[in-house]
Amino acid sequence: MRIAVSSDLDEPVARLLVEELRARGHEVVTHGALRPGADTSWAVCSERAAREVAAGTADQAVVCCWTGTGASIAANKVPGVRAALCADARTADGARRWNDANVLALGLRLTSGPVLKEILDAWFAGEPSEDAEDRESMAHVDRLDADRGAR
Ligand SMILES: O=C(CO)[C@H](O)[C@H](O)COP(=O)(O)O
Repeated sequence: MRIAVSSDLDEPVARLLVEELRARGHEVVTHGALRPGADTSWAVCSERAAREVAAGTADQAVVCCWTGTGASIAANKVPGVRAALCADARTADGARRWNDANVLALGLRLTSGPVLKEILDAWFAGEPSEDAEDRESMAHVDRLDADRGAR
C-alpha cells in the first residue's frame, strides 16, 4: 500500500514507523519533520497526509504528534477521513473492524517500539467487519460519511 506518514517531531519512534512500514513492503510518502524542508506544524502536516487519503494519492495515512490528539483532530477535519488515535493493538483492531478507519493517529510520547509494531500488526491485519453483529457499527460509519458528503 501507499502510506502517507506525518509527524511534527523528528522522534526515534517516528523514524522507526517509516522504517517499519517500508520493511513491510509499503510505499511511504513523508510529511512534516520526516520530510526535509516541509512545514512541521502538527495541524498542517497531519492535514496534508490525511488529504492524500481523501484524494486517493495514498491508501492510508499514519499521523503523529507528541500526544496524538492534535494529529487526529487535524486529520478528522478532512471529509472522507476516519482517523483513530490508537495507543494499543486492540484499539487499532477495533478501529479497522468497527470504524473502517483509514488514518491511524499515534502519540509519540507513549508509543514504544514494541507497541508500535503490535499496533501496525493489528492495523494491517484488520478489515472492516462483515459480521452481522457489527453491521450496526458500520452503518454509523456510513451515516457519518454520508452526512459530510464523503460517501
Ligand atoms: O502533541 C502535539 C499536538 O497535539 C504536539 O506534538 C505538541 O503540542 C508539540 O507541538 P509544538 O512543537 O508545536 O509545541
